[in-house]
Amino acid sequence: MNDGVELAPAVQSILDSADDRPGGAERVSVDARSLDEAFAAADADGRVPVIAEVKPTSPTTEGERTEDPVALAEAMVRGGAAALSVLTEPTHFGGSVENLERVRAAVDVPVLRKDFLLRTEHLDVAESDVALLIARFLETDEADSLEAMHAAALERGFQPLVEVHTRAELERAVSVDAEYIGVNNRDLAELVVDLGTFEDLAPHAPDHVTLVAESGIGNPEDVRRMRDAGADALLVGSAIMADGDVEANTRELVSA
Ligand SMILES: O=C(O)c1ccccc1NCC(=O)[C@H](O)[C@H](O)COP(=O)(O)O
Repeated sequence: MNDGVELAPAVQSILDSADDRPGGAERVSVDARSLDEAFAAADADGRVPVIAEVKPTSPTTEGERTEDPVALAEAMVRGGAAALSVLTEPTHFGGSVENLERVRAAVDVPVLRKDFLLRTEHLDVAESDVALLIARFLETDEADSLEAMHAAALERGFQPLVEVHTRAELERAVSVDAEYIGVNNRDLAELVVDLGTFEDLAPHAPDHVTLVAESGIGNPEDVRRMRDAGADALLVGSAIMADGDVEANTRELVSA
């Protein structure tokens, strides 16, 4: 959604390179692993449903984790992650489509493609179980509408996760009948994280929506705070990819 607020330079740069990247040559057709079943299985055995993110670096991270993404992903699953998110954005996050394909082939949990998808042909670059659609970026001149992207994702078999940060974006996500909505605690205009964002928006989401709290979740206390505010699941990157053992980092949050 284009609200006229100037984006952080790093985010504008991410969008400019996303705009330049080509789409897929052919339309994909995905046989998706169920996110609902993965979250229910986690809940049933006492794990907090966590989507653990393979995020080698980012504009707000110092340094880069250079281990094999498959080894990192397998460690996250051993640590109890219900699902995974894999960055495919190459320039600012050190991701790749190859990483996504290799990780999805190696694990049996649902995998989210984490990227900045602007047009329907960008959906055709890779298969994944879940596709992230960022509401804020889907109402600009360069991008297709959220409605078109959501419909195109469903037609291809993806489970679309619509990311919102404001009440207006949440209403837009609800208006396209999004079943999965992620509330990003990171403001992409200023790159500031505030867990209060999820707490403010969650009460306005319809009950049938699966709500994912995204970004800035750093420790078990944050996990409990987001769960108390109504998060069905959490998306966590930096805290799991931080120094140390990715399996242990995941287990600590999943067990909160
Ligand atoms: O993470 C960043 O630095 C970032 C910068 C600019 C645009 C997007 C960015 N992150 C995307 C994400 O949504 C996060 O990777 C994801 O929610 C996990 O967040 P965290 O647990 O805080 O790493």
